[in-house]
Amino acid sequence: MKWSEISIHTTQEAVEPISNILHEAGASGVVIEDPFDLTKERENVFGEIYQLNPDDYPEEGVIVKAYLPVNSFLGETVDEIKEAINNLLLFDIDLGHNKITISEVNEEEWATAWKKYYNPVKISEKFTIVPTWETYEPVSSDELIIELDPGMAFGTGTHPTTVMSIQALERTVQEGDHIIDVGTGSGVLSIAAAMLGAKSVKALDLDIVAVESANLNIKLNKVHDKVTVSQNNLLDDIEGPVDLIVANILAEIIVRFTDDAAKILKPNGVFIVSGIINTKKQDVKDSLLEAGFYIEEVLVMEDWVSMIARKKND
Ligand SMILES: C[S@@+](CC[C@H](N)C(=O)[O-])C[C@H]1O[C@@H](n2cnc3c(N)ncnc32)[C@H](O)[C@@H]1O
Repeated sequence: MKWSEISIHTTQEAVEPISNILHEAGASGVVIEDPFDLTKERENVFGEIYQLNPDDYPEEGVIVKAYLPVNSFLGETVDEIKEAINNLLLFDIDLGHNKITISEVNEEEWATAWKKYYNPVKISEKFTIVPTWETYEPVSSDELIIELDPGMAFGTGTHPTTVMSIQALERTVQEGDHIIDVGTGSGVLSIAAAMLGAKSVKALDLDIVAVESANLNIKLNKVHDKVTVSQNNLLDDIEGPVDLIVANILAEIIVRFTDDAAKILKPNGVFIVSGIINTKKQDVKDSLLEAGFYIEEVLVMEDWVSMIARKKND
């Protein structure tokens, strides 16, 4: 099958919403070429080995690439993608160059194009993410390994918003907790929560592709006795009480369900929110405070912010 590569030169702020748009348009395997990856501090901290070629990276901004099958709908799909990206301006998202180019690649190139960027990565004190096609020998006996095949769902587990969510889970999950993961994507946060000792995890996503991908990864990591996946819009019709909710979704979406989260959390329950671009931090904070939470900790990585909020004990 012939594949078309769509390449978008944009900003770091726009990477996540553009990746979502590409996934929704049916793209397989989004590749992110961010020059920041070449000098990332955590390379030294965790000592993992990257094989990145500086020639693949732009001097400034970020390039997001995705692969679409060449069929009779390709023209319309590309137009829809362009329109959806331009609409991000309405949410004050800086698109930078916003230069979009299309080129054709064959299946063989496509298969390796995105996988070559995806190596085992130690993302926190306890967790290492390992793509399913890689063999990996644990460095220490207490290392927790998540095997992941992101397929068409977000994400590879290494995006700053995911990394901070996992770090926050590491600090807050208690043995026996009941947990909800809103916007589970590849299921990575639910898997991490189960491995950290949760008794039950409800993984929710609006996108059926994500539900399928999460189901696969949850079985791969043998946590299917604890994690159930359902297609659901945010927390609609979900009943509590639960000990912890984690949501790695854009700020604009988080503020829509802070009240629902407060309703189904136990007193002192934890709400981990991620996916917040720095400029939207205050909006999310205000919404959390208004819903009856206090902010216990703020995590920052690149332009992204995550918060650990706790429900007040009335
Ligand atoms: C940024 S991804 C996070 C994926 C994963 N949890 C992670 O941390 O890597 C956000 C996910 O939220 C899902 N999502 C977006 N809007 C949603 C909604 N209204 N209800 C449920 N899920 C939603 C998307 O389909 C996507 O899988």
